[in-house]
Amino acid sequence: MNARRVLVGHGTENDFVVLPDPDGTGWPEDRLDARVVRRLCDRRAGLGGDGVLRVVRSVHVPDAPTVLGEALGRCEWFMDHRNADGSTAEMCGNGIRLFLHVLVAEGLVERSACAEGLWVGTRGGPRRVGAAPDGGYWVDMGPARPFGDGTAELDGAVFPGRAVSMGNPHLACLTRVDVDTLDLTAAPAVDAGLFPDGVNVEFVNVVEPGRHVRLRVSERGVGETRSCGTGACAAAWTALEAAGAATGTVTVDVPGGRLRVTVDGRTTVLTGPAVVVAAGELTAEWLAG
Ligand SMILES: N[C@@H](CCC[C@H](N)C(=O)O)C(=O)O
Repeated sequence: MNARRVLVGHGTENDFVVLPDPDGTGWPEDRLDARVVRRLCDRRAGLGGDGVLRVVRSVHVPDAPTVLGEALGRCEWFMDHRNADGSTAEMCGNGIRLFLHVLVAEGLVERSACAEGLWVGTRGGPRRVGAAPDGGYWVDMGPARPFGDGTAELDGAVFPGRAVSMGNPHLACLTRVDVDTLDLTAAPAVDAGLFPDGVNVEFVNVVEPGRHVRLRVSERGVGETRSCGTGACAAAWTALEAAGAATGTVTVDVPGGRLRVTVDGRTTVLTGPAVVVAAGELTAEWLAG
């Protein structure tokens, strides 16, 4: 295989290997298999990341018609996301902001054309993502969908939480235990009946009821990460509910920075930064490995 263009970047330090593949010829699905994803995300033998984002036009993604339906026509681009273990996820809130930033940085989309937002296809359906005036990006994530109550067990301690779908599954556990004291080296134990496809677990301290939280997260398919955009949305919704509010804007502090989540009667909007750290080539030598 010839050398291939690659970027690395992050959103609040949730970091990704990004593969520009506009015409779907560089990384067809059979080439970007779970083994290759794991190698790319390996922090010693690869580039390192919490996941991979393939930047591809929707027409080149075999399952895009199924996951996008009638929205296929308005989603020129598709965020083909993989977790570091090679699994796919329906949605990635930090990744989709980085995705748009890469489209702009690679000259595939004009930043000035992004103020109103453009539709991007994901396995969780279409999402509108746009450039914010402060240089960051916003994404309309759709409504939070609660689907029950669960618990996360960590080192013998049980944390009750709310099961919330943001396209992908979350268990948001509000707790008075200082999240900085938790050991998230191993994934928390959860109820497999409630989460048959696994779950991302957020441990959340309320700083100011309904307005400000801080969290740490253990992600499905990755382990502890320094941020999770969908997790921030699930945590914000749960914090608002606990405060007796159905709407509001919540500041969400994560180990890798700060996100803002606005919940209204219709949807959830996530705002935060996206950074391209480096761009270059995967060598033919590494690709042959
Ligand atoms: N870090 C992401 C979520 C990535 C997917 C997640 N690990 C899953 O399997 O659902 C985000 O910023 O939302």
